[in-house]
Amino acid sequence: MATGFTDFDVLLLDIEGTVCPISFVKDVLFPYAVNALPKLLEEKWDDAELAQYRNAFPEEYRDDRAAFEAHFRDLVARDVKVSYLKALQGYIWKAGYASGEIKAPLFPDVAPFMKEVHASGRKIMIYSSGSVPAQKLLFGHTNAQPSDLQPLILDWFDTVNAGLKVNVASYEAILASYPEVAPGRWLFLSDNLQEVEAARGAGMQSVPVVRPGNAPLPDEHPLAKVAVDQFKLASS
Ligand SMILES: CSCCC(=O)C(=O)COP(=O)(O)O
Ligand SMILES: [Mg+2]
Repeated sequence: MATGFTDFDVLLLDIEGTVCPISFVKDVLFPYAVNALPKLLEEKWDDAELAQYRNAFPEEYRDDRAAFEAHFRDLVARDVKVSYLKALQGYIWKAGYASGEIKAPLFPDVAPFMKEVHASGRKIMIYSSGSVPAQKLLFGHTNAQPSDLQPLILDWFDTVNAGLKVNVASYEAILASYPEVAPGRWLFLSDNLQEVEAARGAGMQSVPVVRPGNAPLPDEHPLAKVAVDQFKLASS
C-alpha cells in the first residue's frame, strides 16, 4: 500500500483476503463447520438453541435433516454469502475458537496498523459477509499480541445490518449510521473490486488490497493502479 493514506476518520475493513488469507476461510473455517455439522444436527436438531438458525433456512430444508445438511454443504461449496448460512457458521465456529482449534492468522501488518489507527483517535469498523458474531470471534482470537483485538473496533457490519457488500446501498446504510462523518472521510479496504466500486459509489474512499493468495487484480482495471499491498496508512 502506498504511504499517504492518512486522510480518513473511519477505517472500514473487509476480512477475508484483506486482514487474513482467503485460505484461512476456505481451508480452515468452512471445513470446520461442514465437519462439525452432522454431530450438531444429531445432538441439537430439536434444541431451542439451534432453532433460531434452523428456522432461518428456507422452509423446504427446515424439517428435513438430510436436506438441511445437503443444502448447507452446497452453499458452502459455492461460497454463497447468504445470511442464514453465515449465522449458522458463526454459531458452529464458536466452539472451535473456544477450544483453541481455530485461531485467526492475521497478516503481520494488520494488528500494528489497527493499533496505530486506534491510538490516533480514528475509528475502526468491520464490514464482512461473515456474521457480526463470527467477526467478533475472529478478532477475539487472533495470532496477534494481545490476541483479542475487539477493543480496537467500534462497530461491525454484515449482510444483515448493512446488506450485500457489492451494493452501493449497503455502504449508504453504513454511512447513515454515522451521519456526523462525511462519506469522503471513510476508507474501505477490500480484496473485492466490486465491493471497492460499490463503496466508491457511496462516496467513500476505497482501494483494493493485494495479498498473498488473492486472485490477481486485472491489469486493465482502473482500480488496479491504486491497489495497495500492505497497510502503511499511518506511516508518515
Ligand atoms: C467473519 S469470518 C468468516 C468470513 C466469511 O464467512 C466470509 O464469507 C468472508 O467474506 P468477506 O466479506 O470478509 O470477504
Ligand atoms: Mg474479502
